[in-house]
Amino acid sequence: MAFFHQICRGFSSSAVRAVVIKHVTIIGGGQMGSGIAQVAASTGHSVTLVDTSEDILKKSVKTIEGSLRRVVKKKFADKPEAGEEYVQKVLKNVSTSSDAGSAAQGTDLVLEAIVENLQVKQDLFSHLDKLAPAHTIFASNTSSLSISDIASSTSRLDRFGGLHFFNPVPMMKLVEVCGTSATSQETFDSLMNFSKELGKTPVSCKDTPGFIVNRLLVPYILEAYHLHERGHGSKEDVDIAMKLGAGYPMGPFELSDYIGLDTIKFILDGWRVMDPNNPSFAPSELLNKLVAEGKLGKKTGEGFYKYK
Ligand SMILES: CCCCCCCCCCCCC[C@H](O)CC(=O)SCCNC(=O)CCNC(=O)[C@H](O)C(C)(C)COP(=O)(O)OP(=O)(O)OC[C@H]1O[C@@H](n2cnc3c(N)ncnc32)[C@H](O)[C@@H]1OP(=O)(O)O
Ligand SMILES: NC(=O)c1ccc[n+]([C@@H]2O[C@H](COP(=O)([O-])OP(=O)(O)OC[C@H]3O[C@@H](n4cnc5c(N)ncnc54)[C@H](O)[C@@H]3O)[C@@H](O)[C@H]2O)c1
Repeated sequence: MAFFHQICRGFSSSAVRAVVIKHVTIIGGGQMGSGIAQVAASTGHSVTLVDTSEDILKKSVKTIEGSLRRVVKKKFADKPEAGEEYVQKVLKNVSTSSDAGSAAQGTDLVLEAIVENLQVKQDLFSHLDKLAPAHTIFASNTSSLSISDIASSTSRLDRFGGLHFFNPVPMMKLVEVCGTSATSQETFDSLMNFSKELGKTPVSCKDTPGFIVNRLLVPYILEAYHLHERGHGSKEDVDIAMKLGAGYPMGPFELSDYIGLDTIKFILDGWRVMDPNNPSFAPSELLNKLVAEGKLGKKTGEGFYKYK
């Protein structure tokens, strides 16, 4: 069922009207999609989570359940029954589908969190643009691609923006909200309000490579790879140094495994196409080797480190 509500802010005829997002369709049930689904469902939104197969979706729901149990362990430490009730209540807000087209038909927001590949994202949005209601806002959780480039595959440029969450979504408080030159004020406000409803702190950013966080984080991670490849520090020592010397919760290699090495490779390869002469974006043999071997980080049990 579609929930299309509008709120008026201010009293003049030019008052900004934002869509109140009640139902969200999240495409991609991987690390990010399942985390966003969990947080949206926990804050009272109806969620449809979409992926390519029922098997993947079963795993996504299991991940959500596991993460919710970590949350209730703290939140309901003295009341395990109330905790269990909470888990079941939140899970009831999540339905799943392997048919993105039908899941887009009755929703206020389509939020995409699939593979970091421009063509694949454009194909998805172009398809959904023909099926979703007119009021539905589209947003991408891309880490590195241009929101305008993704939006160009649709006819709803005014109702398209970036909503960049951070991993692990249940723990990380930030959302980068990105409007393009074509994004309407109403859409931007809706995305800001939605982020706040999820209990996050939104920051506004421009449609520039890496937005704010990754524009700073990518050179840092790149430099760590190059330093290690030059033989100037072991992975372990680099990670310890950045944790104990700079106060980061994870070192760059641990963080890379946590993010996913395939995602990192997609980002690096894409940035190299944009800026081929930048030595920072030179390929990393080590990264390419690990990805070719299917060692994608924590999610596959091995990346720079082993997790089994
Ligand atoms: C040459 C080639 C170069 C190419 C370079 C390209 C680089 C590209 C890089 C960018 C990639 C894109 C990135 C993306 O767009 C943006 C990001 O998301 S960046 C990642 C941001 N995230 C971080 O930086 C995470 C840092 N880590 C932490 O904050 C913490 O380590 C942690 C993950 C919160 C875990 O905390 P720890 O203390 O380490 O471990 P615990 O397991 O004890 O957890 C603490 C606490 O948190 C609870 N918790 C953890 N995870 C979850 C969860 N998923 N769900 C629910 N709860 C969770 C846990 O229960 C603990 O609670 P407590 O018991 O303490 O009450
Ligand atoms: N991993 C991170 O730390 C992180 C942080 C912020 C943003 N992002 C971005 O979020 C997006 C997803 O990243 P992730 O780490 O969750 O990836 P992931 O590999 O964990 O999950 C991606 C999911 O999308 C599914 N998928 C792929 N194509 C699909 C399609 N056409 N339709 C439906 N489902 C499809 C896959 O089956 C998979 O389950 C990427 O754009 C990434 O850049 C990642």
